[in-house]
Amino acid sequence: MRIEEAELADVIVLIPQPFRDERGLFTRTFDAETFDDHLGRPGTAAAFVQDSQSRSVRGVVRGMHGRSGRSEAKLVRCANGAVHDVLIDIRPDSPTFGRSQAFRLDDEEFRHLYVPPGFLHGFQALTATADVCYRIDRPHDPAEDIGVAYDDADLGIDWPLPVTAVSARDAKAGSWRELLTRLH
Ligand SMILES: Cc1cn([C@H]2C[C@H](O)[C@@H](COP(=O)(O)OP(=O)(O)O[C@H]3O[C@@H](C)C(=O)[C@@H](O)[C@H]3O)O2)c(=O)[nH]c1=O
Repeated sequence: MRIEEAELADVIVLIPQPFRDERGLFTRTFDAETFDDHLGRPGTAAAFVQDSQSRSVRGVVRGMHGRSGRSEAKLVRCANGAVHDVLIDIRPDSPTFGRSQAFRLDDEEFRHLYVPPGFLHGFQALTATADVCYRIDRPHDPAEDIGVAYDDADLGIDWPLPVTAVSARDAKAGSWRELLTRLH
């Protein structure tokens, strides 16, 4: 498993090496020792306490979601299909504050993102169905959900496909400007 630094500070991309043969493939999707060694923080991998999976149909957008308080660290990968995944750094002290970066996550390369606390995250499903798997380092608490509209004009996220569906929560999410007033 290789590890690359993303453009956004502290985000890393874990890149596995799938083994393919006539049966299909085998891939390690995560290696705690490699991950902890890269971060230089033993025990970080062991902190992931909840694993979740969502399935989305083509064109669906989920996002942009974050978490208030201590926020949460997240590992994100696409186990089936492909998604256009977007991160926004909302840490006021970060050198990449306010910047976004997009990644293709799919079931060919199995790129796996490590997203530290303090980011907004969202994605669009690019295939008939796309399964996204998450691991988070704190139990989910809906009271700490924060969000920004996926189509916020100031963010200007370039979703590759027409948006076919979003959740009721995402449809009424606030603006990036509104969130900025709460971050400073
Ligand atoms: C996110 C989450 C939701 N749920 C529940 C709440 C709700 O009843 C149902 C569906 O939740 P949502 O509509 O919020 O799911 P969704 O819109 O897919 O939310 C996810 O979006 C992506 C972009 C992320 O980054 C994730 O962290 C998460 O916020 O699942 C959990 O039990 N645990 C969780 O960790």
